[in-house]
Amino acid sequence: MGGDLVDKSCVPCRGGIPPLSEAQAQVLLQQIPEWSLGDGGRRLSRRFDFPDFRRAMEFVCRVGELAEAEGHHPDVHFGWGWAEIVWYTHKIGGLHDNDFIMAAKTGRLS
Ligand SMILES: C[C@H](O)[C@H](O)[C@H]1CNC2=NC(N)=NC(=O)C2=N1
Repeated sequence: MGGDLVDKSCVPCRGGIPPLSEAQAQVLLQQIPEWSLGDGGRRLSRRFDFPDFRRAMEFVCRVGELAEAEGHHPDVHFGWGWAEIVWYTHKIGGLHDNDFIMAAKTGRLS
């Protein structure tokens, strides 16, 4: 996938294709090095820190609005001063280019 991830948009993924291999995911990860692969290359996650609960909550709301706009949705965990965003594509049980696009866009919202 060439070009900047943040300039791309999600393409509809209706399943029926294999997820990215861990090796393919490692290559894409070089474009968003703040993120980590988990679950054998099937999840993309990052923890964000904030000075208080409200700032974390407002970040989560911005991520939620981005998700609705792009039609691709993360798992979100958050508490006082922190939020963890986890991207994967449910329909294929692993990672798709969409998850890397969304991770790059998420990073610009913090
Ligand atoms: C039709 C629409 O693309 C799907 O229902 C979407 C919605 N958001 C989604 N988000 C994520 N993370 N994975 C999916 O498979 C998914 N499916």
